[in-house]
Amino acid sequence: MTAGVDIPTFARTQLSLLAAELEAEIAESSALVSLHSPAALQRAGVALINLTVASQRTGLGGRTVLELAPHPATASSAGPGSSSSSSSAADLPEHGIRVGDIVLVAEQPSSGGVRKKEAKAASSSSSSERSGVKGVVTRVGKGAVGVAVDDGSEDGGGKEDRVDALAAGEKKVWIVKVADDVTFRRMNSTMERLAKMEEREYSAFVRVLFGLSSPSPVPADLTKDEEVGEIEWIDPTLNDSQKDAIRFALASKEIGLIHGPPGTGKTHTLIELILQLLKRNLRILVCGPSNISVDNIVERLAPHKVPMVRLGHPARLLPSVLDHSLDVLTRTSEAGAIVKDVRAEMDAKQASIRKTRNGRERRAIYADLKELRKEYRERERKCVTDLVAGSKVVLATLHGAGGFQLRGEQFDVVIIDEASQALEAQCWVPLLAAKKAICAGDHLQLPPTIKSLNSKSKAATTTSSSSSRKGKGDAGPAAAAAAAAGAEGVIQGPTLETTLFDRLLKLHGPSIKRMLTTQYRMHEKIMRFPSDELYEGKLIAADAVKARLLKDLPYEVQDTDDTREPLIFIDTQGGDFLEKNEDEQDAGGGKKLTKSSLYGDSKSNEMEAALVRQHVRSLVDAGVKPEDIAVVTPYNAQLAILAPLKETFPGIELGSVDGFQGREKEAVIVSLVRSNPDGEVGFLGEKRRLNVAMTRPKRSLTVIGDSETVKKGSKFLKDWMEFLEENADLRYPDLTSLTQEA
Ligand SMILES: Nc1ncnc2c1ncn2[C@@H]1O[C@H](COP(=O)(O)OP(=O)(O)OP(=O)(O)O)[C@@H](O)[C@H]1O
Repeated sequence: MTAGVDIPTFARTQLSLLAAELEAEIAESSALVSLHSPAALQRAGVALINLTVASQRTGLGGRTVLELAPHPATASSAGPGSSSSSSSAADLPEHGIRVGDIVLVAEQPSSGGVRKKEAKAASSSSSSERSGVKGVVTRVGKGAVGVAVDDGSEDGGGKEDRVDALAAGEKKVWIVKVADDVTFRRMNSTMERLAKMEEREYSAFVRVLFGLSSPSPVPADLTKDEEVGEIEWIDPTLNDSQKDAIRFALASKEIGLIHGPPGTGKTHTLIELILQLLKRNLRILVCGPSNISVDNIVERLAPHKVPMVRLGHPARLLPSVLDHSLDVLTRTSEAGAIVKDVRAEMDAKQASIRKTRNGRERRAIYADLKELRKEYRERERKCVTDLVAGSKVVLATLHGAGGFQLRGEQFDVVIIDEASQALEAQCWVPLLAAKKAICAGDHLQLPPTIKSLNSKSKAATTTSSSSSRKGKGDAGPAAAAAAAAGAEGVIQGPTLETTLFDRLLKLHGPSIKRMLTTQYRMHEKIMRFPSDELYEGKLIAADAVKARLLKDLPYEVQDTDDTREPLIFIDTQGGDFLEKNEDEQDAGGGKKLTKSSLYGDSKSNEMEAALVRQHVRSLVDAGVKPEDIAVVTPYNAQLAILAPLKETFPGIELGSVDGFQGREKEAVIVSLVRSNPDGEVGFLGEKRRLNVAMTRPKRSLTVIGDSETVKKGSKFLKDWMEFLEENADLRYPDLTSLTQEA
């Protein structure tokens, strides 16, 4: 098909795009930190202030864990009752720090605000710019948080001195969330390796992935193929498209894509594929872009008693998969016992530091500790290498595959789940260890978040530098540019938004993919439009789901106009429900710290919000449980207006479209927000975003929007509006009842 790609050029382009991306990320978080006082940052949920290092110990993986508790000087002024009632340590204030967050622990800046330099340091990667230490939050208690300090192997070292400096003399410290730059470092070193590779080093696999050779042909009818034809299925209930995809994945020699539209059982298929590969005695590395995507697979493999190891920081794994984590296996294995002895000795030494005030003695203890840490690391490394070398299935996040644990390891097959949501450079971290790859994903749903833009797409858009997509944020100019760029919303030319999945499809054409076609989520009527418009009309609703309605839920739900209809369109056309531009300035002229202030301007629509409330109430009155209802909208400002719904109906979920990717609910209400005389639709124009929005529900989809405005946005939007007018239960809002609701 398309001509091959020059690998060094590709890698160098990626390196410059990644550098711009990291810069954008750092600029965003340092702007946040420098604009606001530590107290404001705490209120915004990104920092925790007035702490002190209460103790330190050796945690999982030999990492130093700092226990941070309220600083005594501030704890006593927490208010009446809190200090006098008990002699135990004070409670932490309300805060937004969670287990798994990556944070900087540093001396707290003076109250006036964070100086530029400190802001940069807080958000920067390089150790030379930082005074504190970076780590992962391992525990969040009422009166203390635990932070496991990075082992220092990835930054310049000197970490122990910095920890000791923080712990000395009851300093006032704070923790603040920072950008995860490990991912960038791993992507960079991977791209540097690719750039330096000489042509004779290219494996057949690498050649195919860059189009320097064609993929080995796969026989058309694999059911008759000698090698893969006769498969003993471990799960006999797999549907034909799933079986076909697995046969294809087994038969392909270099690369196979499994295209899984919403609800088609992509993970279900990957589990069977992994089991089949194991039967063939192959060694497999399984990766995904997020910890949760990987844990999901570990959880579903576990009942099959698969011998596997999951790499990754234990604080960031689901508790249910910890037994398979490398850290826990290291402790429980035989070799782990010796490691444990050293650890006990380290803890004893650490405790003794606090008891002595004599400088010389303390220095001697530090020296001993240093030696012990070294020994610990050496022993642990050996233990880890043995464990990994002995594992047939290794699982890690994409960037986790770049850790020391996998250095020099080779795998017969690398499987990447959610490949269409990962940056290509990220995929190459595990791919350099592969002979063959199977990637699963759906390039017709949203690609990964990009904060930077290349110059080409910048020209096509506005000046704001908000992120293109971030679960919690609005989609910004990158997505708008992508939408403007046409064909499936992918920007032409080199951009981080072009995923490996997209690029391979374009390079080798549809013969390298198999699509799963039976979906197990949506009512047939909800599925129709996305299937016809995006999936070549090939989706089939499984019998079990195709006619399910809210009134048939397994608990008592009344049969009403709202519960017997799978598809409802509340059309607000007529110009009475105009959108509002969110103004972030507060009365005093200062900048209000709201989430959306981080992500550029946003839109809201009061009257649409009132319609949402009315519809939710009607569903709940009919008996639908709030936890079975979700409201999704592309705009943060709209989410903010809707937030009180959570108090009225605890359990209901409100989310951005982007943040809801991968999720499903019995009933979903989509508020489109845009209503203006000019037909401006912003990033509603991105059909992958609309696809995500309309494919979340199982039994009921209610769309609320102004068809007149929305129709002008794109052909896809026009087709959708017309489809809804013809096929949905079409309603026009009753203004009188609505004004009461509002
Ligand atoms: N062959 C099958 N027979 C019956 N149910 C199935 C089959 N395959 C998948 N499912 C069901 O479909 C649902 C979605 O499957 P799964 O969780 O594997 O998909 P996913 O990869 O997480 O999501 P998606 O398909 O949306 O990407 C699950 O409830 C699963 O049990």
